[in-house]
Parts: sequence; C-alpha cells; structure tokens
Amino acid sequence: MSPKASKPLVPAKTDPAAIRNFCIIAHIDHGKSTLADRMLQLTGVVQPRDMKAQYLDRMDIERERGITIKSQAVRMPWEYAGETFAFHMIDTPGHVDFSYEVSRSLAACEGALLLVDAAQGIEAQTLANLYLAMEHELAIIPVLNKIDLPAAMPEKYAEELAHLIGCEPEDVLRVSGKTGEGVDALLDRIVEEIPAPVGQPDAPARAMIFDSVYDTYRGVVTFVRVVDGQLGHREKIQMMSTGVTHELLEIGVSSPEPEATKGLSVGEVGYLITGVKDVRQSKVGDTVTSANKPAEAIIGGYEDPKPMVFSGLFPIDGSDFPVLREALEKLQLNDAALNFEPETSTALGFGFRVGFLGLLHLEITRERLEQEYNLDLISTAPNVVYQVTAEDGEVLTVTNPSEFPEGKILEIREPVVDATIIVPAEYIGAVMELCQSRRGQLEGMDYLSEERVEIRYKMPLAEIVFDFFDQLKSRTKGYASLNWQAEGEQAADLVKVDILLQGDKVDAFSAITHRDHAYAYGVKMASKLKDLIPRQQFEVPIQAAIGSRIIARENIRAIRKDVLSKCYGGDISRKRKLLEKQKEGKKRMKMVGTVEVPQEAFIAALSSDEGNAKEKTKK
Ligand SMILES: Nc1nc2c(ncn2[C@@H]2O[C@H](COP(=O)(O)OP(=O)(O)OP(=O)(O)O)[C@@H](O)[C@H]2O)c(=O)[nH]1
Repeated sequence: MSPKASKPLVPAKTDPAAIRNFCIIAHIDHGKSTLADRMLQLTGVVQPRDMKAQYLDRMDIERERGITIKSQAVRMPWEYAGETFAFHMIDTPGHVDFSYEVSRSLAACEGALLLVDAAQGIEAQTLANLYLAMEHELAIIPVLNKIDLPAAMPEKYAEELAHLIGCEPEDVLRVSGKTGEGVDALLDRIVEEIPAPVGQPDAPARAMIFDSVYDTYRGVVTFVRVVDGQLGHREKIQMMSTGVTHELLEIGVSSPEPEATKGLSVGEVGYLITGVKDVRQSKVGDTVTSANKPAEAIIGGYEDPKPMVFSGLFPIDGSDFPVLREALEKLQLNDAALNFEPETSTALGFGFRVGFLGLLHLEITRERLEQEYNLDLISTAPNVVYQVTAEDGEVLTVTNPSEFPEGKILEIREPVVDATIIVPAEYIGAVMELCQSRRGQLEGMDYLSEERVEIRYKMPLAEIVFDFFDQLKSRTKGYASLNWQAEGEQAADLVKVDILLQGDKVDAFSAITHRDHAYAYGVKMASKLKDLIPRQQFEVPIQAAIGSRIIARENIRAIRKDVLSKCYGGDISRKRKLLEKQKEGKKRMKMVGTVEVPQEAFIAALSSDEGNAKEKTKK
C-alpha cells in the first residue's frame, strides 16, 4: 500500500460540498463490479492499458470465483458544471453470507445506486439491499444495467423498479456496464441527487471504520469515513471502544491505488495505516478519534458479524495441526467474522471448531486453507447453533453435536430466519410445497408485477442453509431467487443421532436433526459407511442411535484377508515383503475402537454430494 517515495502528499481538506459518497447495491451478478470498472475508466483514474475486468476484486479467490468478498472504497474525480467533485465509491459484495459488509458500507454513504439487471428484474437481494439502504436513509438512484443484452426488457423492469421505490419509470436510468452506455449520465445524476456529507469541521475528529484488511507488507489497512473534524498525517489516534492508541504511519485515499495525503477531513473516505498486525485491533464499527483531542461519543449503528454455521476442520495428516492453527490465525487477521477454537475428536484427532457466516464463507475459507497453506482437510458436517436446556435447568450453547448433553432435555431452541423468495407466479405451488416440507411457516405473499411474486416464510436456519437453495432452483427451473435474515430462535423437536461402529460412537458422524429426519439420516449414514469401510476379520455392526435407542443398522461381514494366499512355495523374502506392504496400508487407517477405518471413508462419508456452495447459493 505504499505510495511512491518521491510523490508529494496530496493536500488535506476537500470541501465537503464537493464530495459524494455512494455505494452500488444489487443482487449477485447484476453487474456491480463491471459498472465500477466503467466508472474507473470514465473518470480517468485507471488508464485503458491498465484496465482489467473486475479491477477492484483483488483477492485471487475473488477473481477465480468472480465475486466480491471484501468491499473496496475508491476516490474518483468528476467534472460537473465546471466544478470538480470527489466521488467515493464503495463496492459491496452481493452474497447473503457477506451482507454484514453491505450494511457497514451503507453506513459510510449518503446515497446508493440500486442496480438491476434489465434482463432479470428485481431479485431477492435487490429487495434486501434496498430495505437496508432505506433504513440508513440513503438517497436511492434506480439503475437498469445490461441494456445491451438482446434479452433486456428495460420498459418492463423500469416499471417494476419505479413501482418498488415510488418514482416514475422515466426516472430509472438505463446503462450498460459492458459498453459504457449511459454511465456518464449516471455520474452526473450522482452529483445532482446524492447529498453532500455534513459534519462539523471544527469538532474533535470522529471517523467510522467500515472495513479493515490485512496487507502482508504494511499490516492492517483500515478504511474509514470521517464524520467530524479531521485526521492528519503522523497524528496519534485512538480507538474509542478500547481506548488503545496508535500512531498514524500513513493516511490516504485509494484512487484506486493508494495515495498518501496530509489528512482526511469531513465527509472523506480513505485509509489509515498504523503498523498494527491484527484486524481485530481495528474493529469494524469502531470510531477512530484523535488521541490529543478525543471526541466524546462513539458513532453508532453497527452490528458485529455473528457466525451462523459451525464445522470441524481437521488436518488429514495429524502433524499438520500447528500449520492449520497458524493458517487460521493468519486468515483471521483479515476476516473478523472467522472464529475458531481447538477441538478433539476421537475419530479425527486434533482440529478446530470454526464458526462461519454461511456455507459460502465456509467453502472459501476451506479453499484458501487448502490452496494458500497447502493443507489437506476433512471438514465435518456443518451445523447451526442450538440452545439446549438440560434437565437441571442449565442452558448450553451447542455448536458441536459432541457437546450435546446426555440425559433428559427440557428444551432445544434453534435459530430461525425470515426468508424472501421471488419467483414467477406459476411456481408458487412448488415453492410452498418445498418450504412446508422444510418446516416453514408462510408469513405473506405479494405480487411485484402480474407474473412475479414475493413469498415470505419463517424457517429454521438449519433447513435453509444447506441444500435448500439447490432444491428451490431445481423446482423453479432456476427462476427463483432467495434471501434470508436471522430472526431469533424457536423451540423445536430436535434429537442427536449417533453413529456407532461395533458399539463405539464415532463423534465425527453425530448430527443434530429434527426428529422427523433422524431416521433418514441414520439410514443414509449407515448404508454409506457400509460401502466405504472395508471388510474386517470380524463382523462389524454399524448402528444409528438416538440415545440408547437403535434406529438403523447395517452389517459389514467378516473376512480374513490372507495376504500370503497368493504365495505358494517357500520364498520367505517375498512373504516378508507382502507383510510389510500390509503394514504400510494399515498406517493409513484410523482405529475406531477395534475397527480399522480408512481415511478416505471419513472424507467420503462427510463430504456432501451437494457440490459447490457458490453455485448453490447464487441466484
Ligand atoms: N451484456 C452485459 N453483461 C454484463 C454487463 N454488466 C455485467 N455483465 C456481466 O454479468 C456478469 C456479472 O457481472 P459482475 O460485474 O461480476 O457482477 P457483480 O454484481 O459485481 O457480481 P458479484 O461481485 O459476484 O456480486 C459478468 O459475466 C459480466 O460480464 C452489461 O452491462 N452487459
């Protein structure tokens, strides 16, 4: 993040009246990043020869998957009526797992571009993001994107959008992020319609942290929006929630490459570098003030990201445990939403219980651990968080089936969500049937237009987070879009199903499920394992049980594997070689009680056959 040494510092203080802070909100794949690319080009901050698609998605994994994970803030100049304006554009991720990032970015803006694909129309996350923007009282500019597509229906969707936000269809801008058509008119509209930031220039400095990223060379880079006063180069700053002070080594703006400035003043969006090495010291949502003249009140309105899904991560090679710990610690430097604690499993050895925002977050984290740190991992079936009241009245927070208390249980509470599904009206029946089978309760239904409907359900998180989206897509020929948000908890009839091999519980295969699904889980797991575990020298029963009650059973028949049978004659060295080879093979086995289970059986039994979470959860 270093500026070129010889470059003079850009003067501090931009007149707040000439600043416009905005973000782009949209359903996933409606083209935010592509539109952002065009804006960078049109405003001249990125030269055509340096331009690459999705310029702002810097992480390799973001490029590979074509999605935005971390938000980015970029400063761009724009001439309007003879005056130069400074735009701060904050690109936001669109996936539901990362919606907390959207909410932070929104709090740093005065306006939002609501981007809708002109060939798709409004989708579930368009609504969710719009409601968030309205909560933050942002000025909203409706924009239809991808008008170059032959399938685009701008007239139809302009009406839909106008109806939704209460404006005239003519007020809906039409652009193409791909060809650039209409983008300069959009930039003008930003000046006209988004209010300039207001703050008190002479008050003690207050800046709100909306993102922190870890940079290998510079440590933590903190992105802030200055609300009051100003922060200067080399100033001593204080984090208001903890009182910790740091010296500012560098302050600047991204344009889109980092450019050091003398300071940041009211309404400006930029970055701070203090040499701190851990993002948790620069907490998103915290207020930065000046240590010499501290402000009195923190800027409010933030939520901390809360993990929704937990899974155990175990190295396949037990000696990789320290590497896994170090890798998780490094990822956490850059991902405040990731949390983990050590876990021991009798079947899988030492590993970590890791909390994620959702399945995509889990998959990305796992992929990064495997790619960037060269680890081979087994992950256990993900589960949500349960509140379990045991017989003695004690309430336990259970993030792992192995923590499930033995004995009688008074109540189990599970997280629930409000789900919004948008589909063409002909699929209402199919969607309702699916939601009902997942213990959903219909909350309401509205027609967005004659043929498209918004259906709202209250559902258990555990029912929606895993393969629900796949099912929804296949029942609606891919036309449904889904969004959900946490909405508290409810009591439910849940049980823990254990899997036993020769009478010994295999903790890695235990699961908490609804009583109605317990039998199906038991049967599926027992028959999967029967195929995966090789025959042993004795008979091995595989059982599924709720408490002491067996609900399913399979048997692996005994064999005696005589490796010497091929070896007639008395060549002792050949016999020895075969026995050695058999010993080698045994090393790759895990002993569960007296049963040898090959490593691959764990991997295969725990791997879901559901494929890729991004594909599943993308619209
Ligand atoms: N024809 C056409 N395609 C577009 C346009 N804008 C974006 N696309 C394509 O739509 C796809 C999604 O675009 P992105 O810009 O990655 O979408 P996004 O909303 O940023 O997606 P996330 O970062 O994953 O949230 C890409 O394949 C783009 O090439 C457009 O104006 N016209």
